[in-house]
Amino acid sequence: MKTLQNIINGLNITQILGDHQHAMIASLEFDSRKVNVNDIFVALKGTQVDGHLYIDEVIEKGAKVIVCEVLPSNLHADVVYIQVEDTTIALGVLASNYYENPTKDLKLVGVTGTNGKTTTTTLLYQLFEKLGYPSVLVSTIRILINGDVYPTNNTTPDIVTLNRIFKEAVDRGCEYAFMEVSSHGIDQNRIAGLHYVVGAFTNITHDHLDYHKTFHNYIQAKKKFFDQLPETSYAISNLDDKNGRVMLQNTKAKKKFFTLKGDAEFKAKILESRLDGMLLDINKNELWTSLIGEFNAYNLLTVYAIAMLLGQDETEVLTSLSTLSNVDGRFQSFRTDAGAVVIVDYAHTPDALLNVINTIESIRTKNEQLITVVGCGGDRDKTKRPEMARIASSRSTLAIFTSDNPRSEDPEAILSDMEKGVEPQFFNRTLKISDRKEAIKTALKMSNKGDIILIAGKGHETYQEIKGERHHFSDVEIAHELSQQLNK
Ligand SMILES: CC(=O)N[C@H]1[C@@H](OP(=O)(O)OP(=O)(O)OC[C@H]2O[C@@H](n3ccc(=O)[nH]c3=O)[C@H](O)[C@@H]2O)O[C@H](CO)[C@@H](O)[C@@H]1O[C@H](C)C(=O)N[C@@H](C)C(=O)N[C@H](CCC(=O)O)C(=O)O
Ligand SMILES: Nc1ncnc2c1ncn2[C@@H]1O[C@H](COP(=O)(O)OP(=O)(O)OP(=O)(O)O)[C@@H](O)[C@H]1O
Ligand SMILES: N[C@H](CCC[C@H](N)C(=O)O)C(=O)O
Ligand SMILES: [Mg+2]
Repeated sequence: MKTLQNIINGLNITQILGDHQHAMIASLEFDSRKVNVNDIFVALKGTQVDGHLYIDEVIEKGAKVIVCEVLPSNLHADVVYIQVEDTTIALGVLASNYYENPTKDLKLVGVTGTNGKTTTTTLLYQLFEKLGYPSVLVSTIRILINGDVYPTNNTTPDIVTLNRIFKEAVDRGCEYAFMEVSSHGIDQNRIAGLHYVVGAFTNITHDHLDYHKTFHNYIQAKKKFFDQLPETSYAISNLDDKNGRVMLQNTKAKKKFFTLKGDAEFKAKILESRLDGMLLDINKNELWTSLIGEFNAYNLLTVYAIAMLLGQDETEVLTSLSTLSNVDGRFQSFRTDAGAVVIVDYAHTPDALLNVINTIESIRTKNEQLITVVGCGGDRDKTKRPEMARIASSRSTLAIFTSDNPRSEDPEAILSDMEKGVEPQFFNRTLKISDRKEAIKTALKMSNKGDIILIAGKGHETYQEIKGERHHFSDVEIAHELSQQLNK
């Protein structure tokens, strides 16, 4: 049990009712379904429902403290009510206090941007572990605390989970923390109250307009992360992105930039590009990496720059960087038994798809086919669909449109949204096979030795969500399994 007084320290309170001096708290919750006796419940106005609707229910379950924006009309004498202006911000303060401000004891780096967050944070984590620092990673794929895996269901988890993870990391001796900061996370204040030493921006392109409505709002959501960084921290941004400067416009943090095309403190050039890796020049040092594609040159440059800002030794960083391997489901490739190359990539935005296809173009010869298997997620930004289909059909020898995670949507409806983007001269280059396994099978059957099969959109995911239900599904597993079957 913890004292309420400690937990509400620093909270911006509008009004407090009840005996708050003596209250003791068992646990901090914002979901009524998890509340138990003596808990503190924070009512959040969500995207689906308003948590204030559950106040009676949690009091019935024994909650002793309610934090809310609007006081309920029926007040209970033995309950403490704390009214605040914004419960999402309040939750940040409460969570930090509850877990004893763990991010003050960590060097926390946050990476935001449309693409490259998972890759950059995972490479940072791998680098710092190699350099001998126990670290923590919070990413779309997994949470890792010094090698131990914890499951996750959001790219940026809620602020209570984040503080709990960081507290455990501190207790286990971690020094560095690397986390993805999604635009949803920023917008919903899931990062409120965290202490960052570095904030990094990868890029911003088309995604999530279902949520943010306009590209302008999407930019502003990302920018809010940099606006909130303290003076003592660094804000580092991509100079080659149209909005790279805008991101840092109002930050109090020390500004830094990286570039592949212009001039900045951190610069890189691709000297050589092959199917098995790239030779890079980073700030006048040569670096061989097994990662490929221009976008990975950006990711590695970002990692190098952050390591320099964090005071690491340049030679050690470069040596370790060159030993890092790719992240699961990001340009993950293997050769089939029939001699074609399968590339599984998490490209689920038009820009990512274009980048991956450009990378493949730069290494494939003219007489090899590129067969792209791609779908678009349901209950997500619909305007991505025709764009991704247009890119896949105009840039591949054959594009097979299939299902990604249809979620609650009709798979056929998603496919017809995609088809609207195909330009008439490319109609004969497309096929529509809604069953993803069948689509992959067809791609494998139609391929010859040396051809490239790109399976885009799901990367590391090990499920497919259809009509709200998740079934086990892995592009990598299925492609391996089918490749063996077809070659028998
Ligand atoms: C649309 C969205 O972003 N939803 C996130 C949000 O939940 P919400 O606001 O929708 O919650 P809600 O259902 O309206 O409920 C409101 C409040 O009432 C509470 N409640 C609700 C029901 C009940 O019976 N009792 C109760 O107390 C809820 O616990 C909540 O506090 O806050 C939750 C806790 O932080 C998130 O887990 C949840 O993410 C959902 C699962 C999700 O799918 N989010 C996606 C869109 C997302 O956030 N993606 C980004 C990555 C995007 C990218 O860059 O690629 C991410 O960071 O994961
Ligand atoms: N720096 C980059 N710039 C553009 N595209 C990239 C970059 N890094 C990776 N990609 C492409 O975007 C895909 C997603 O990469 P990654 O998972 O690192 O991004 P993310 O920002 O974490 O995505 P999410 O928002 O889903 O968490 C990759 O599979 C690759 O195709
Ligand atoms: N973080 C992204 C992941 C998309 C992955 C793709 N496979 C899909 O299901 O749309 C999102 O939630 O929009
Ligand atoms: Mg990610």
